[in-house]
Amino acid sequence: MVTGGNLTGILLMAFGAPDSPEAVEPFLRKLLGNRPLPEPVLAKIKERYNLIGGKSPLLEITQTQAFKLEEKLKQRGKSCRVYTGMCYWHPFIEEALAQMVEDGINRVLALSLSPHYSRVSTGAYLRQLEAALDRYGGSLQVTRAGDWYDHPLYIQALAEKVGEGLRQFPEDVRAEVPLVFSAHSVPLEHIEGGDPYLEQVEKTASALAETLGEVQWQLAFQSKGAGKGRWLEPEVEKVLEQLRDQGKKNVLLVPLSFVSDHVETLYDMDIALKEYARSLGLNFVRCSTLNDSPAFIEALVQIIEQKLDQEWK
Ligand SMILES: CC1=C(CCC(=O)O)c2cc3nc(cc4[nH]c(cc5[nH]c(cc1n2)c(C)c5CCC(=O)O)c(CCC(=O)O)c4C)C(CCC(=O)O)=C3C
Ligand SMILES: [Fe+2]
Repeated sequence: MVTGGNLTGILLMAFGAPDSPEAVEPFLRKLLGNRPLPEPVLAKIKERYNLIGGKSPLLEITQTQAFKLEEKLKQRGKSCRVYTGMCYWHPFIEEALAQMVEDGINRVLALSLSPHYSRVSTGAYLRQLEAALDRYGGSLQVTRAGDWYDHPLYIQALAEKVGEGLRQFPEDVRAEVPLVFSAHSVPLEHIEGGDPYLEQVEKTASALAETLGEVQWQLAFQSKGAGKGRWLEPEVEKVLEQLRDQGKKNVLLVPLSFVSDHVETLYDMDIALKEYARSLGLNFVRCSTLNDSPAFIEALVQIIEQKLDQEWK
């Protein structure tokens, strides 16, 4: 957006993921920092990527979101370029920032695509952004878009996906299908250390339930890591067992904390959790992820417009 000689760029920040089989190991090393990566752990993770085609679709999906967002902003008279920067794999946030400087951008609105703040996601993205700004961001004016885990249009976009998911069940059982809202687990020590992650996930869950109206739902956590210590509970597997014990036949899994498909939806949910649910005799359906759903892109447009209007009138 050009106003008074200013050129504004939007920086979409995401987790990052391997975009080829060769990238799996360096991606994991970047994520783990100085901690060791035992060979069996590496082999297990490589196998998951093999099962979903050797790489993650995260970058492509994020770039499609960026493209559609840019188009929609342009239609609204806000012509700003939208850039994509990742935390743990290319294109890194610091690389995106360097590109923005090269393109003559002088005002940056940085938005995390992880809806719920944790030190492993948004916190780490912002740290990478700060470090890059210190190195070569001299003249850049940077604003954070802030949290949007309870934005009505994001909740609306999720509710649409739940509707689509429910329509995959026969009409006469839909009203009784239990919903399991699933968020990525994180170590409890992060929560105890002050991450608002759980609180924000709970707020998204209750806002979604309120929008949906009469539904049975509960919150659970998936994709617990290999590290030691306790992680958020209950795990999705435990909730599936409880549903089986209650005599339920169906379950709809709703990914709450991911806005794109990647290994944790395509493997952890669609392969591992689906197989587990079926072994319990449950009919398992997963809601699709938001990806480039028009309702989600519209949510991003509004979050950005509100911030632009507030900051840079
Ligand atoms: C909160 C959160 C999000 C949500 C962000 C959002 O809301 O968007 C997220 C997203 C993602 N996590 C991803 C991948 C991985 N995360 C791992 C490990 C971990 N994640 C954690 C947390 C999160 N992770 C944590 C606390 C660990 C342990 C780290 C440690 O020990 O310090 C590991 C290591 C193996 C393992 O531990 O399973 C992998 C391979 C991918 C890429 C998928 C792809 O490639 O398609 C994505 C988008
Ligand atoms: Fe993760």
